Amino acid sequence: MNSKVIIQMDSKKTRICNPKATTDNSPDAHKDFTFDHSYWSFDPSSPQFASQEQVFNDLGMDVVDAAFEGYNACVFAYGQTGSGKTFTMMGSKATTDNSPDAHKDFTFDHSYWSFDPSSPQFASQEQVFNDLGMDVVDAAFEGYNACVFAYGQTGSGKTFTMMGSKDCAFMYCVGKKLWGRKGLCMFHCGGDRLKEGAHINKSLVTLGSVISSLAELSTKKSTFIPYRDSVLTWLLKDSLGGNSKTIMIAAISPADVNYSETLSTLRYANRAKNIINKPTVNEDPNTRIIRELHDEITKLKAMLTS
Ligand SMILES: Nc1ncnc2c1ncn2[C@@H]1O[C@H](COP(=O)(O)OP(=O)(O)OP(=O)(O)O)[C@@H](O)[C@H]1O
Repeated sequence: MNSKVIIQMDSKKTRICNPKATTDNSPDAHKDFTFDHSYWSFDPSSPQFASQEQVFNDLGMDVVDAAFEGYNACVFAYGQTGSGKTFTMMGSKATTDNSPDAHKDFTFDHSYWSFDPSSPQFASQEQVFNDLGMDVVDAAFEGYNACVFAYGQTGSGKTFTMMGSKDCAFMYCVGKKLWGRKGLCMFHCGGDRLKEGAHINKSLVTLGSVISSLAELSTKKSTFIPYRDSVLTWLLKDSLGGNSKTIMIAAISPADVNYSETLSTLRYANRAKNIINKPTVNEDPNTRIIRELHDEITKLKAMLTS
């Protein structure tokens, strides 16, 4: 579209230049916004270039840790269609074999190759059992708790599934932490696909109003937050303005043709900085009772000694 780049980033600062400004020095020539992070991903050869890995390390890791600690955690991406919300959340197919995201290496105790039985690398069931199962069986005979579990995607590719021995505390614990909570919630909104339903558009308008009203709370004592005006905001009530560690990613286009949408996204993100959430660890009710009884016993023992 022969468009020009109108976004500049410097450390945490994002600058948007007005393509219609008469001169570079006119008062409306540019606007600056400061965020926790400003990620430049326009040109991979630029020294400022932020990779998917950097974004994940800066933002994603904390969210996963928080979910493990028992907090509600949420990452949401906001921005006009095509601005990179899906790319930021999910990555994309590698463009070349040499691109930075073309492959990832992982090292495990064993890596078993089993699609092709004619390959010299082929691992039989017997080999897998000898490598892994024997130790587990021996350990069980020696009186240890022992467990084998498998974790992966179902055939449909939509959900994750696990198989394992019963009495497997570890599997239960990992499963419960990751999937037993509504805690870790990732979604993205916006775009043509979402425009298919009028009610979804309404959700996006309401999301904007909710962000504005929540931001007003920093200056006003109380204000009405229209969570109930859409299903999206109702479901995300806790994540947006309550008990959740929430990260908002504002995805923007660097092109001059998108100036007004980009400016509006930056203004929303800037307003959202004023939203204060108060996340608390979600505690299992039984664990809480045990902790409270423990505290009481300690107090009573102290009273007895004194
Ligand atoms: N940081 C980036 N680096 C390289 N390519 C990107 C980047 N962000 C987005 N893209 C590319 O731009 C296109 C649009 O991005 P994406 O699909 O993520 O937008 P979106 O905001 O999710 O759009 P929609 O709201 O329509 O779903 C895709 O082809 C994507 O691969």
